[in-house]
Amino acid sequence: MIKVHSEIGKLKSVLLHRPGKELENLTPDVLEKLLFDDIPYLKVAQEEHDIFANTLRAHGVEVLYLTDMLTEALEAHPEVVSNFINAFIEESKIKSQTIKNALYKYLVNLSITDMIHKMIEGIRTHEITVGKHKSIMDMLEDEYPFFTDPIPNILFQRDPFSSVGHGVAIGKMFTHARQRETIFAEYILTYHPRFHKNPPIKYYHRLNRYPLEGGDILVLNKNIIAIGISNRTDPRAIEFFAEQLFKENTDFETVLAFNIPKSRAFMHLDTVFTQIDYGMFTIHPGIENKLTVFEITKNDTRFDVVKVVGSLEDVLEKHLKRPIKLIRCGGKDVITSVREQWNDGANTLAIAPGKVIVYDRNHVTNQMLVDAGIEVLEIESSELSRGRGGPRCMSMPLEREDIE
Ligand SMILES: NC(=O)NCCC[C@H](N)C(=O)O
Repeated sequence: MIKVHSEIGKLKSVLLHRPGKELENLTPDVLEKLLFDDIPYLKVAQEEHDIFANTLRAHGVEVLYLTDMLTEALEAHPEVVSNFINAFIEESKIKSQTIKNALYKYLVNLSITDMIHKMIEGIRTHEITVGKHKSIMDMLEDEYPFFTDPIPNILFQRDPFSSVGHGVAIGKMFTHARQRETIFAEYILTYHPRFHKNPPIKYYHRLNRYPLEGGDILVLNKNIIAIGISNRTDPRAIEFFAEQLFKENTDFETVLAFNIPKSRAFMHLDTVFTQIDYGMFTIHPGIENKLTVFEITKNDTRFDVVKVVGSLEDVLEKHLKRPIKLIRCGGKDVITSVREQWNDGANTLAIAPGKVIVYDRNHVTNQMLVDAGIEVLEIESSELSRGRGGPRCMSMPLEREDIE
């Protein structure tokens, strides 16, 4: 069951991916294409990730791993394995039929768990015997070191799909580098025993036309969703999502589309704006004033849209109907603010109202949170931060307790 009606209700169950050999398949040549800024040291990245998972467990959160969930889903439904492999191969954009056939044969002969890890790690050309080259395409594809690229961003489970109420929005990812992640999400949400009998409503689909990524979606309460019109999420996707959401019989009545700057530093709404307590948020000062917000409200037939230009505080106060406190990432100093936002200082993961997990490196913001009375759980972050995502980006809540 999916149950997420807020950003801050006590976290009961969360989906993570422990980083693996996909990080060791990164090279300087592919960093830009694969959306990483550096090559993390895997051993330390795993240690840091284990600290993250243990911090969650120590606070009563059930930690589920994507690779386990996917293995269990496919083992429960062997009849879909063939389609799953074909979808993966097709979306890895291999043009040569000879190579596609060889890849299929290779993957189908692995155990389900090994197959999933291989898909994530990337498949090098020397790992597979393709047989005699038959076409120019076969020979051309031979020049690149991978038949299928690694999927390092699967570390950021926030993005391929988003839990919204009792449903989900599966992402249409902005870049090809991340689109295969949503195949995994789709199969888990459809075939895992936890979901199969009563699958979550899908408010957005991975093959829809316009991009929408989970990091842009914040469930402010059981009636209101905030979504970033961002580098990664298109306003037409937001309208489609809102329409589907309002069609279902839920309490959601408002979608607030925040027009945020389109840059890598601000790639998703949750890189500049996360909730930490009732009426309390961390923000990057860049979105504080003169923010354009499109208020999308449910009506009898579809929805109305109103454009509002104002301060973030006013917009939130109006909709949440309570006093708002904004904590500015990095405080007043411009350099500190930009540096700590770059290292995900505004990307907090609330595990209960007023209790957040953050990266230890953002010490100025973290002290401000402590001063504001927030319980701050710091995790080590020297390697994890190299992929440009923080504790919220690395986690997808599946269940939270309801809040008043
Ligand atoms: N929600 C997030 O902001 N996720 C971080 C994603 C980082 C990843 N390297 C990306 O560029 O997609």
